[in-house]
Amino acid sequence: MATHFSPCSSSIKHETQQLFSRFIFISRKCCFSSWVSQIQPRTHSRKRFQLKSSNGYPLNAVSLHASLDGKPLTKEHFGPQGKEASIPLAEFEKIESTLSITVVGASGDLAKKKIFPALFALFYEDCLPEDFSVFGYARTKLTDEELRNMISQTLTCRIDKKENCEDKMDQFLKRCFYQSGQYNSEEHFAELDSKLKEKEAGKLSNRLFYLSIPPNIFVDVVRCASLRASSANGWTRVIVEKPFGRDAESSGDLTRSFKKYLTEDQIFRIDHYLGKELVENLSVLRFSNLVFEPLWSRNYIRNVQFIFSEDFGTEGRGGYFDNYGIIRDIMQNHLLQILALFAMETPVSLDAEDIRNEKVKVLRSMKPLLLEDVIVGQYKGHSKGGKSYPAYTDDPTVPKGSLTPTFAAAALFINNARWDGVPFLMKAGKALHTKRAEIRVQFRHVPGNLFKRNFGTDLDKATNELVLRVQPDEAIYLRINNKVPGLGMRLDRSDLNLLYRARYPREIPDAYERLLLDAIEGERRLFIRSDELDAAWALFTPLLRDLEEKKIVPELYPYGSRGPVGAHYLAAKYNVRWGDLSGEDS
Ligand SMILES: NC(=O)C1=CN([C@@H]2O[C@H](COP(=O)(O)OP(=O)(O)OC[C@H]3O[C@@H](n4cnc5c(N)ncnc54)[C@H](OP(=O)(O)O)[C@@H]3O)[C@@H](O)[C@H]2O)C=CC1
Ligand SMILES: O=C1O[C@H](COP(=O)(O)O)[C@@H](O)[C@H](O)[C@H]1O
Repeated sequence: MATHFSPCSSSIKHETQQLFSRFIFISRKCCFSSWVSQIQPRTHSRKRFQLKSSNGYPLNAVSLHASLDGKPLTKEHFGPQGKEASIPLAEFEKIESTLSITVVGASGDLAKKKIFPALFALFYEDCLPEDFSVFGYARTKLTDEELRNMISQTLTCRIDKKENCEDKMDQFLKRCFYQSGQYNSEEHFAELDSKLKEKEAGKLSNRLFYLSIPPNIFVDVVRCASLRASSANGWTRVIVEKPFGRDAESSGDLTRSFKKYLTEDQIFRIDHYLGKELVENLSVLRFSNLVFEPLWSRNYIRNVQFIFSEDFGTEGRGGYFDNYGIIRDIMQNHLLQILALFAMETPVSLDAEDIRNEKVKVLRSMKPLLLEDVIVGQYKGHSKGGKSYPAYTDDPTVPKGSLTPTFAAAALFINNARWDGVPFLMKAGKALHTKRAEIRVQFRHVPGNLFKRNFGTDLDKATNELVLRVQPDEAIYLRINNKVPGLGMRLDRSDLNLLYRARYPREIPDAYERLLLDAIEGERRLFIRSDELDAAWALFTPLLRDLEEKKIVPELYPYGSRGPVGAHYLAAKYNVRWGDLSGEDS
């Protein structure tokens, strides 16, 4: 059967046709199974392909049966390093397959805000297999039509600018179905199963379940849905939302319960910050630029800051939030994951296991987190410009007198040769003056700086800073010192600025798009492995226990402010100033 490539994006067509006109590469994880669930033209490339037979019939990557002479692929088919195989395209035979994606908790906030729009975006970009269906599952009683209306409302506000959108949306909605049911009812999940089977019509069927529900019902769902057995021939994978547990013990319990019903390779623990464009770029920036990698250590870096702030409170999510607080909501997962990526040693390769091995090493090298290196805060009501903003405890779902922190700052240290003594500061807060997430790297002073006197008494003003602005308005900029043009010798601080909207004036995919696609393709690099999770909880659990047992009272800060002043004292203890050292945008 003659075959040719048709990449998802036409802009890469020529390049890819040249590169891959004869072979496709298959990642190692596929080689011991007869079903190839993932075909990557190049490891970790964002380029995706559809294969077409000579009569133009599309073969989706997820629907190919790889065999040589009818036998499954084995180690021998893989290259000298056992990592990649080059298989002549002619060896692939087409089989028909389906993909179903079930969003459990389909009536919820995350499903509406992120998951359905991300699925639509993938469909719009032709990144989903030819034959797919989307199922919503929740207790709320809805018809298929009502689910479609709900989804279309969330989509219309995002897609006005796209071509053929209405058309694509109609096509997408026709593939969306709903099943209502309890989360602990085997019978209701059996009804869902029958609907899935009806759509699968006996083809090779791959199933993805997204648990977009509160964590206390995760186990019920994996038990009742019999996920291990739910797809006879294809794969079944489960994306699990955070928080995965409340502490080391509950997370361990959850992991053990999951293992009764799922194998580790079925579980995709999501941390959507790992799917953000700038976070993906962190490793590229560091490992593919000679100007950065040599500087990436205690020798040149004074401190690193991971900052998350939101300009809205927990309104509407108080019930969930009060049980978790900002440390479990943001620090233990999003910020810690970024820190691990930032600080890890060079991985052996870009394979998921190699990267995650290095991240775990960082997490396990961290100094225990002490109460004295943490400050917590909670927002209080505030009036500004005739408008009044509520206190955290004004939310009727939050118990009066709650001590749950809505803000926290912490100083962390990594006990290894590269980072010994370097403060890694984290700051996360709700109801602050701005919405922003960024990584800031402050470098050491230039020894014997010839221009010292031009900076006055404050040498910090001469510090180079590298900033990765994760959101909003993605950017990477390096603050340098330069001479102001003219006859005198006046110095200035300027930014070498890679502003994404200027350099890449196209839409940046949402993190959930990237992660959903990765889960469909079986790419695990951006998902959390169970030992990573254990190490993250081991770091934060003693601190969380201390805060709760000692009933530490959070410092109050006004809604819309810059947060508690205690955060500045904490930073000052390690000779650090938050944010921009010139004070322009801290
Ligand atoms: N919302 C967000 O921005 C983010 C959420 N997450 C995580 O994603 C998951 C889903 O979040 P979100 O959509 O906000 O959650 P919701 O509170 O909106 O819950 C999702 C659905 O679960 C069902 N549900 C809610 N509470 C219960 C309960 N106590 N018992 C049984 N069913 C319940 C409801 O559906 P029904 O009543 O119809 O059954 C609800 O529509 C959570 O684990 C959350 O931590 C992670 C990152 C961001
Ligand atoms: O996981 C969470 O993240 C959101 C912030 O996500 P973002 O992509 O909008 O930055 C946060 O609001 C929520 O509390 C938390 O659970």
